[in-house]
Amino acid sequence: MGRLRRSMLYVPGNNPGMIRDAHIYGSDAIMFDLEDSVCLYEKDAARLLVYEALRTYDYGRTEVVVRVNGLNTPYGRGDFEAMVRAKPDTIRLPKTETPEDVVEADQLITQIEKENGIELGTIKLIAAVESALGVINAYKIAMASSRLIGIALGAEDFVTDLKTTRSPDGIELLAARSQILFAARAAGIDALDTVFSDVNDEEGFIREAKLIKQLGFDGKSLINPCQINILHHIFTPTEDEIQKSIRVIEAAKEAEKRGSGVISMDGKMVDKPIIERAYRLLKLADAVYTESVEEVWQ
Ligand SMILES: CC(C)(COP(=O)(O)OP(=O)(O)OC[C@H]1O[C@@H](n2cnc3c(N)ncnc32)[C@H](O)[C@@H]1OP(=O)(O)O)[C@@H](O)C(=O)NCCC(=O)NCCSC(=O)C[C@@](O)(CC(=O)O)C(=O)O
Ligand SMILES: [Mg+2]
Repeated sequence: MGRLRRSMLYVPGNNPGMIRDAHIYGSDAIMFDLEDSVCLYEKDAARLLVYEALRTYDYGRTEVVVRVNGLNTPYGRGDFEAMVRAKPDTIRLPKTETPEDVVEADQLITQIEKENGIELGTIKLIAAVESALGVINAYKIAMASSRLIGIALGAEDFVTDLKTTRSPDGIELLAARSQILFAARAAGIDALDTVFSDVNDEEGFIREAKLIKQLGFDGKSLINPCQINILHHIFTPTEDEIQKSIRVIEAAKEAEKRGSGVISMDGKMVDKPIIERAYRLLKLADAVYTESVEEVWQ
């Protein structure tokens, strides 16, 4: 199983206190932001702060992502020049609308890696889709670079582009979330959901996190540490789910021994996709509990 990306905590790039301790909250990834959480007159300071932080601090197992300004802004190129040299794990490209946006970023990263003796392909990419055009192009975007490890939704910008607002049940996002999921699964990369902006609305956050888990997302961008454990709980397989998956796999192994293609458990037919889901759940549980699930059901 690749990296867990259940939680990706946005950290404003111009806030030294938040930058230093960001990984202690236990999110799977931290995302230093040089874009929309940083005002225009602090863009240079944020770039320098994040550059120095990446070269100073050890963020351990936490994936380090930097959201740069787009290459169509006065800050984009400078962000890439600094951040590729600072070597985060991943760069997040905001407001991606076309596959050409991704190719341009990929080529610039390759050029800077070459100039600095960094192994080609070191820096990975996440493409954030935040407009109608971006959603329409989602699959082409997801396929546009081998550096891509994920495609994400940016709902605040997206609903503005749609001329609507965000609602508690997220009906306005369903088509975009589905498109992004289809693109991610077809391209074999992660599907990452957008932020939930009301830090004090725990119920609303839980509702949205359960919805995106049911849709099939791999994880969600967060804006506050208080959201991390709630999200992890929702994205962690329950004991019942683990035990049921173990029984499915045992039934499959039994049927294989009998040379039978038909597997039944509790009187219900168990077919290939169900077995695949059982293995995937155990791998997720394994990654989360960092125990060897193999020992549990062998
Ligand atoms: C919302 C608030 C101001 C509340 O502050 P408060 O101070 O009231 O929070 P408290 O809970 O009191 O903090 C308790 C302790 O946690 C520390 N702490 C808080 N937040 C922390 C954090 N994020 N990272 C590390 N540490 C943190 C804090 O320093 C304190 O530490 P300490 O003092 O030591 O106890 C704060 O969270 C915050 O700024 N969030 C980030 C907002 C942000 O980045 N927005 C841009 C990205 S979205 C976007 O652009 C839209 C998008 O693009 C998205 C997409 O693409 O998906 C689209 O289009 O949709
Ligand atoms: Mg945005």
